[in-house]
Amino acid sequence: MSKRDNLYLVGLMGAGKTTVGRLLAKHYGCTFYDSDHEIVARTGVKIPVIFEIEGEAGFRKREEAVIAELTALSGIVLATGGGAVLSPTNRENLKKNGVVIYLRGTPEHLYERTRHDRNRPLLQTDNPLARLRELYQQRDPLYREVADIVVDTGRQGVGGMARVLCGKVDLLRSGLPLPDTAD
Ligand SMILES: Nc1ncnc2c1ncn2[C@@H]1O[C@H](COP(=O)(O)OP(=O)(O)OP(=O)(O)O)[C@@H](O)[C@H]1O
Ligand SMILES: O=C(O)C1=C[C@@H](O)[C@@H](O)[C@H](O)C1
Ligand SMILES: [Mg+2]
Repeated sequence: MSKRDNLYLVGLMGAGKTTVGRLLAKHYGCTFYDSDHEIVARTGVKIPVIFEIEGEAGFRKREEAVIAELTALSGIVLATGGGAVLSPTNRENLKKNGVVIYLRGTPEHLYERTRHDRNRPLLQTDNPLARLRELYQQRDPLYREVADIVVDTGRQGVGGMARVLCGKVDLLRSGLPLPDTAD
């Protein structure tokens, strides 16, 4: 299996990994996977319930197992959970087995996209924007560490984002250097 056969999306909550990932999979005729959805399908409960019963540590163990399995597949687009890069094992699996795309968003943009959703336990605090700023500080270096492509998601909607990414992926797959990794 070549790294170029798979596309993996990383980034904070609300960056668009799931939404844009589906569009990329459709465009390339690949199977789409989402590590969060896979965990929910296997446990039969929503993510906040897993956090409640097993804590974040329990969720991370499940996430690591699922990502190990999914990164062994070929010809897929994988949207990862926002915290997947916290695990060195996940970072290794992602870097080794696919083209990794970091969808970067500012905490302010991400806050706007996630504020009405109750399905992200880490944002159920009095000040979700402050939490997103903290997570951004911690994780931005980790997303960059694994990424082959970095794009800013603020300027365009999901369709435009997918089109920009297809252009970059095609260049990378053709062996040409990317003119600019932070769009
Ligand atoms: N580039 C974008 N422009 C405008 N809205 C966007 C963009 N990307 C995503 N959104 C919207 O933001 C919301 C969150 O997107 P999505 O669920 O795809 O994020 P995610 O990265 O998968 O988050 P999580 O890590 O929590 O799974 C959705 O309503 C989606 O339509
Ligand atoms: O950023 C995170 O740590 C998370 C993001 C979501 O995708 C889920 O994986 C879960 O809510 C944790
Ligand atoms: Mg998602």
